[in-house]
Amino acid sequence: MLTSKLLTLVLVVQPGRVLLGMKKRGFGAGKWNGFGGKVQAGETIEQAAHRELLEESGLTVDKLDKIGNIKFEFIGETEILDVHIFRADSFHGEPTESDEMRPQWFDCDKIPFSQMWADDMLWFPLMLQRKKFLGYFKFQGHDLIVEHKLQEVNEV
Ligand SMILES: Cc1cc(-c2ccco2)c2oc(N)nc2c1
Repeated sequence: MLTSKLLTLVLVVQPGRVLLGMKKRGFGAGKWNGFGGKVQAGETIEQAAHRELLEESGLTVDKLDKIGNIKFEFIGETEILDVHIFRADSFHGEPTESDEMRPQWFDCDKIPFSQMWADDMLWFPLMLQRKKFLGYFKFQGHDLIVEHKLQEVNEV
């Protein structure tokens, strides 16, 4: 029986650039990614997204737009990761390194996909065009996608 774990992911996007963090330890260490993590008991998914963004980047945002939902499965593991993806176009504060993440701005035409999760190169273009999407990715290990579905939607 497959159980699912709720996770959040926030991409801060400004004209021509996106803020990513280098994950320094734990799950996904060594990869650039948006900011996020687990949803705790007693908080909504959006509250968790705000909390993790602040903890990992030092930023607060007035508004998070729901832009996508991707479910990830790993061959041989029973837990599905149910990742709720948000975009913020403005923020308060200065990107600040945390124990978990080292933030850095990247030009939208120089996203370091080779140092990111393999699914990102498939849905980042949708995110940058402000499209919304639903996806499913099956990984073998942390680097190989063996199966995936990705569809644009009007509502996440
Ligand atoms: C399997 C997987 C997990 C995550 C994740 C962890 C926490 C939030 O998201 C990803 O993020 C991205 N971009 N690809 C991802 C693949």
